[in-house]
Amino acid sequence: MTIRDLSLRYEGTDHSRETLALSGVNLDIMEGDFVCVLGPSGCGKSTLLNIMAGLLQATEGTIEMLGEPVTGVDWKRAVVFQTPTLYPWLDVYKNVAFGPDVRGIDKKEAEDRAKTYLNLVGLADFAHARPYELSGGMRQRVALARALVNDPKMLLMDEPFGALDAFTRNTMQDLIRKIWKETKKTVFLITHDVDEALTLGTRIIAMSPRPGRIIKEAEIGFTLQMEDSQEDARYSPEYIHLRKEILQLMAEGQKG
Ligand SMILES: Nc1ncnc2c1ncn2[C@@H]1O[C@H](COP(=O)(O)OP(=O)(O)OP(=O)(O)O)[C@@H](O)[C@H]1O
Repeated sequence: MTIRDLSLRYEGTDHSRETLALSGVNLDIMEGDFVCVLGPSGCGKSTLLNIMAGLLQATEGTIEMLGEPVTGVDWKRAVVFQTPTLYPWLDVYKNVAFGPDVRGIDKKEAEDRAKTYLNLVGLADFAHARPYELSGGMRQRVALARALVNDPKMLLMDEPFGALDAFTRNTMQDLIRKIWKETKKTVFLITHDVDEALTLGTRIIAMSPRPGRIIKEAEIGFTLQMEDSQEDARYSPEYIHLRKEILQLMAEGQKG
């Protein structure tokens, strides 16, 4: 994906002033990248993700994916939000199979795909449960399977683990790392947690306070080095140094 000179201005209404949410954003995302985005609250992270998803149109600038301009939503890009938006009247399996069904994909293939991804997220035994019977983490697993079942090129995730308790969050981080390694999807993930960004991404991006711009980009390899445990990477001097630098940038951003 290639993003050039992107700006977005929210028009004001009778009750609110217009807001310049993003200004002059440039970013190149390669296939297979795992980009983690950090930035102070209100700096435009979700706005950027929504433009990438095709849910919002930029005011200025261009955005292309695989050589084509992004003009609207597309199966090539799947979005996972902080709160999963599942269909409460459908069971887990039908929630996952919904996308391929709507797209008219052959019934057998749709079935196989739904089963594959339910397995991948560890929910094969819950195929016939309803969303209200699941924990928050399990619901987020369904949302992940539902995003992956359409075989998108890019997975856009807006604080996907933000609403989960620390233990579930760790399990979900392990899961997304495994999914990324197995499926080789491009991932763009927004988080407020520096350690989450450093232990998941291949690239970390920090944004300035509004209007959001990219003020720091770093290639990182911690996620590739670790197999089962995040602990070793966290003690490396490179990790400690980068963590400190990003936290300082964030603190300066919060002071405004
Ligand atoms: N629909 C909208 N209309 C007007 N202003 C908006 C709208 N959505 C967001 N904004 C404003 O644009 C700015 C960027 O918002 P955005 O949600 O993209 O930030 P964010 O970095 O994702 O924040 P957070 O980390 O708190 O989720 C904020 O000042 C916000 O108030």
